[in-house]
Amino acid sequence: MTLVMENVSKVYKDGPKEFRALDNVSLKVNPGEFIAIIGPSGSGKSTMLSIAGALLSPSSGEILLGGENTINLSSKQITKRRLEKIGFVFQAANLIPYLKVKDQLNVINVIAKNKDREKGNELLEHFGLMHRINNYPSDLSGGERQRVAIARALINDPKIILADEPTASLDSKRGRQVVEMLADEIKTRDKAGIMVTHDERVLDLCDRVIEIRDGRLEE
Ligand SMILES: Nc1ncnc2c1ncn2[C@@H]1O[C@H](COP(=O)(O)OP(=O)(O)OP(=O)(O)O)[C@@H](O)[C@H]1O
Repeated sequence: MTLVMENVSKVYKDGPKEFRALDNVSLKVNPGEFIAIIGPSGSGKSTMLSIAGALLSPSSGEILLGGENTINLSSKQITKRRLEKIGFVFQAANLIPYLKVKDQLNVINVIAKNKDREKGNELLEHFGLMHRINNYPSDLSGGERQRVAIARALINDPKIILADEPTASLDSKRGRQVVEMLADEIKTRDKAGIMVTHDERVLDLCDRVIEIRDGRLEE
C-alpha cells in the first residue's frame, strides 16, 4: 500500500480572493517509509496532510491510496476508505473525555464493525497502557494520552499513518518516545507514514525530510 499525491494544488477561495495553499505538489510514500514534513507556519503542511488523508479534496491533482484513485469516489466511499486504510494522530490526542481508555479503542471497533475485540488489548499492552484501561483521559499524562491516540489510530491496522504535530504537547523525552513508537510501527508492519512536525529533534527517526515553503515541496 502506497500513498501517492500527484500534481496536487489547493486553492482556498474567500469571496473574490483566491489563495493557493498548495502548488503542484507530488509525493510518493512507500510501505515502511516514514516521511517528515517541515516548514514555516502557513506554508501548507496541514492542508497537505488533510488532502493526503482524504479529509479535504484538492482543487486539482490526484490522490492514490494503495493504487486506488480517490477522485471519483463518493463521499461515502471515501469515508469507508479512510476508516479502513488511514490512521490519524493529531496534535492534541483528541480523546473522547467521557470514555475510559479501553472504550476509546472499542468505539472504533463498533464503527468499523470489527469482530476481533482482542486487538485493542494487544495494542494497549504493546504501548504499556494496561494499568490505565479503566481511567478517563483526564487521569492520564500527556504522553499516555498520545499513546492511547496512537493505539486508537492503529486499531484498524491502517496501512497509512498520518500524524499532525504528534509531539506538540509533550516534553522532548516523551515526544521522542511517541515518534519512536510511530517509526517502529511503520517499519515493522510496513506502513506508509507522514508526520508534520516543528520538532527538529525527532527528524533523525524519519527516512526523508521534506520542506514545504509557500505551498511547494523542497527536499
Ligand atoms: N479554509 C481556509 N480558507 C482560506 N485559507 C486557508 C484555509 N485553510 C488554510 N488556509 C490558508 O492556507 C495557508 C496554509 O495553511 P495550513 O494550515 O496548511 O498551513 P500550516 O503549514 O499547517 O501552518 P501551521 O504550521 O501554522 O499549522 C495559510 O496561509 C492559511 O491561512
